Amino acid sequence: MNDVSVAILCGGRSSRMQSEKGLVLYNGIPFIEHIIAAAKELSKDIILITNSTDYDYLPFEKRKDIEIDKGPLGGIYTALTYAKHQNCLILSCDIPLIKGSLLKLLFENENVTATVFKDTDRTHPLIGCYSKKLMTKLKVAIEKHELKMMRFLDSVDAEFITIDDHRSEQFRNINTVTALNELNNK
Ligand SMILES: Nc1nc2c(ncn2[C@@H]2O[C@H](COP(=O)(O)OP(=O)(O)OP(=O)(O)O)[C@@H](O)[C@H]2O)c(=O)[nH]1
Ligand SMILES: [Mg+2]
Repeated sequence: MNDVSVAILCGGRSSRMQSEKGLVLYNGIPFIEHIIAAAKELSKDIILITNSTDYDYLPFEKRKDIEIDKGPLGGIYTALTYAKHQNCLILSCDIPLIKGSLLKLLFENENVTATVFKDTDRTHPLIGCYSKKLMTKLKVAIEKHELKMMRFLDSVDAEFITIDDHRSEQFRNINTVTALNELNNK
């Protein structure tokens, strides 16, 4: 596996959670720290894409969105701009169950421009490896305000890796207080 960067997207509005999503607790530890633990298994180049000072306590590089209010697609553009390596693993900040061992599967085929996970229900564009080769297309999408990730992936030569139901529990995406309570009380 070649060296990769990892960027964790910590922007957006957290309107459904109503508090900074990356900092809510799972097992008493902020989501972001669970995700960093998984990221550390893959890379030393870890960047948080955030417009907030709430993550300042963490000893990792932080970058603000270059194009503001452009959603995750805009966050990926910023991530690829600052990533030290050609390929960058993009992770959302609301997937506290994710593990490094599963993420390594995204890097088995090194020459693709985008590789993202799927499970039997849906695709997970924010758990994927993206190449700097996509920067021009991302910039064009931002300029046209075409911000839907699925549409973007359809327009590039993306590869999809399907994960079985047992392991896809790691993709569990926590957007609301109800989902957070279910996660912590199980
Ligand atoms: N850097 C960056 N990340 C973003 C942006 N919008 C969303 N994200 C991240 O993308 C991931 C998925 O975000 P969503 O759950 O779809 O949206 P959200 O805006 O955080 O939350 P809602 O307001 O509840 O939809 C999370 O990791 C967010 O932090 C953005 O404009 N910039
Ligand atoms: Mg979400």
